Amino acid sequence: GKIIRDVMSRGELGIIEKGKNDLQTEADRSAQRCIMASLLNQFPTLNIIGEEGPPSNCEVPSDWVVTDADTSVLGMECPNEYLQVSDEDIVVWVDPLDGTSEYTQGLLEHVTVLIGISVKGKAVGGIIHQPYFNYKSNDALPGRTMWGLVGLGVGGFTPVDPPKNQLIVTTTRSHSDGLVQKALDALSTNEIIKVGGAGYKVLLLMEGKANAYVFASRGCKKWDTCAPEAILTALGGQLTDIRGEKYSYDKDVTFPNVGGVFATAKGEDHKFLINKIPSDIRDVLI
Ligand SMILES: Nc1ncnc2c1ncn2[C@@H]1O[C@H](COP(=O)(O)O)[C@@H](O)[C@H]1OP(=O)(O)O
Ligand SMILES: [Mg+2]
Ligand SMILES: [Mg+2]
Ligand SMILES: [Mg+2]
Repeated sequence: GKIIRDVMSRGELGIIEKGKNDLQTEADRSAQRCIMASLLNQFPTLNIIGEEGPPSNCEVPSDWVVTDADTSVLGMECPNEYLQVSDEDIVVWVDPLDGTSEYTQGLLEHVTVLIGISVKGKAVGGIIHQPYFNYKSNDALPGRTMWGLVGLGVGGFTPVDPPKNQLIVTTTRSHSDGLVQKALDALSTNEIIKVGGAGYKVLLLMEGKANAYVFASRGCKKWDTCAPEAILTALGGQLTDIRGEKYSYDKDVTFPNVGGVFATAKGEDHKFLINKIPSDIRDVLI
């Protein structure tokens, strides 16, 4: 988070266009190197897949290598289902900066860092760091880190139930198209909140701001959804494609989430909401 804030305050973003409507900045590159180097330093054989490519250059300044740990989390009891997990079963999905488009436009609250952990293809552990949380207030340090482990729970924030008796949907603000809009129209929403980043939208679901996150597009990749899915699931919500099928996060999957994203907050009827999307929309995203 500090690396991301430092790149922004130096003002030289070093923007590279990876593809259509798809940017990478020095903050994306540096944050990924920091995370990769720190994880590989402690777990040299770990399977890690990062948005900005394989860990070819892990030469980083020594103060970038994180070696400390959150002792309050480590002090918790590991759920039984993870006691026998072997290294080969684990894949870590890293999105060093989610919401790059918003970062370059100064919508800094939308930016998150996502580290997702899958075990045997299932998204079970997730960390969402929000580097600019509270950055406008003078009396607090900016940034917060939230985590979730399916079977254990969540931490780093106070969950709030979603709004009752209305349908507030959050969706993309920078990657919309006709199909994305058609899916939203089919839901007859009370309100649509357009914000950047998969991480930030799932935070809206967990902090009581929205009931569902709907994105009928192929644009999100496994590193966008692994960490958010895990935290949301640990809290009792769900994240699937727009047909309700779960994604696999094992190391051989293809990166794009070709079936779109459909996530619902705790207590929502996921299947009921998905069934409102007409089959001609669902059939495009296969
Ligand atoms: N068409 C796309 N091309 C590249 N990345 C995309 C695309 N659509 C979505 N994403 C990724 O998914 C995130 C959530 O999408 P959106 O903000 O549009 O709702 C984006 O911040 C971006 O992640 P990233 O910023 O890490 O590249
Ligand atoms: Mg990107
Ligand atoms: Mg992303
Ligand atoms: Mg990213």
